[in-house]
Amino acid sequence: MSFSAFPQASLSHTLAPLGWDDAWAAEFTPYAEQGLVPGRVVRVDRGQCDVLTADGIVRADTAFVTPHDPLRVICTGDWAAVETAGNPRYVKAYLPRRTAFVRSTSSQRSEGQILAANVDHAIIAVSLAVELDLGRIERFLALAWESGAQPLIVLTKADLVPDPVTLGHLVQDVETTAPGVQVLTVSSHTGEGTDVLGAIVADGTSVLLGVSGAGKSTLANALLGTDVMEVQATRDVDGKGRHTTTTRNLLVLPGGGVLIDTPGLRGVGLFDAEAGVGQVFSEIEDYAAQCRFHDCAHEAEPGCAVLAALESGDLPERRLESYRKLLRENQRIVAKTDARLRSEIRRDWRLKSAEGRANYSAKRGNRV
Ligand SMILES: Nc1nc2c(ncn2[C@@H]2O[C@H](COP(=O)(O)OP(=O)(O)OP(=O)(O)O)[C@@H](O)[C@H]2O)c(=O)[nH]1
Ligand SMILES: [Zn+2]
Repeated sequence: MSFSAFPQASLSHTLAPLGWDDAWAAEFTPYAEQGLVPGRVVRVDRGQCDVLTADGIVRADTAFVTPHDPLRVICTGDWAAVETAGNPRYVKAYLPRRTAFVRSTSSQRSEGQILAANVDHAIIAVSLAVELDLGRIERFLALAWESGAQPLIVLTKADLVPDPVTLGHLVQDVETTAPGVQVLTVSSHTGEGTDVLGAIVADGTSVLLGVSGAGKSTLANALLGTDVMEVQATRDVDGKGRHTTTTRNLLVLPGGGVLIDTPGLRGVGLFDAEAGVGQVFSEIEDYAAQCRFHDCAHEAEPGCAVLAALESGDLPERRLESYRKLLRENQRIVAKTDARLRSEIRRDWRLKSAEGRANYSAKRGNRV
């Protein structure tokens, strides 16, 4: 199928519910000129991905968009340029990401793993059925801020906390842990708060984050309502029958907006998220700006505004400890990553110099 089958106007019309806008269209122009078709990546698995195009789901090979650097591997939420002629179909490129949600895979290997791209709202689901783990919320928040998306905390299963005073305290605890972040309480069972959340997610792309059991799937179903528009239900253009998949990743919501569902994340390791950590603890950074010494370590320095806030009780000790812990963790990851990058650069350099030598010999008519 050639690209000319999609006039620009109708293309925009069909892709708009997926988040397509004039800026994406402008960036796509060179690909359109090559006859490539735009679509949003719904899921990626084992060398292939599902791309939702104006003409439905296209299964395409990801060989061209799976580089060595794991952060540049195509992922859910990317806008792909698909070559639809030929078998297999290929994703030839994807558009530069506006935001990217990255975590480190494990503390041993310190590789970044990209979870979702082009996300506007990072919704952190936290269950009210278990004791609040503020440290974990801070960790999720750091990743969310670092991604470039706007974080939002959703306290789920509010029906399990019937006492409004208790609920108020819990919300307050979370609010002081999350400066600049909206905190919502919802119950998928009673429907409380889901309309407010629905209005937020109706605009742009949202990703649902949280540990297993936080209530993400239930919440996703509540947002989907009865009018389920699962991407799997989209017309099959391959003509090979609809492939069954166990996970759904990117959903178009009936009330507008796109929702990316992630599996329960047991551990979210930070990955080069210093700015994100700073945003989570913005009040500490504000105090630090008032310390007498600009390189104050807030340990025992005279004129330290952070220690003064600790002393006065304005800054909870838990908060400062958590801040330090996350910064330390981040520094460890960054140090390891730099070492890895450095060795990669060295390897590239060796390859290039070998190539250079080969070219030089070839020019001189020598055998390599
Ligand atoms: N009381 C109450 N229970 C809820 C609510 N939402 C979810 N649950 C229950 O919480 C449990 C976990 O919910 P899920 O939606 O599966 O949690 P999840 O975050 O998707 O978990 P993973 O799929 O493992 O990541 C289920 O037993 C739900 O029935 C709620 O609003 N109120
Ligand atoms: Zn200080």
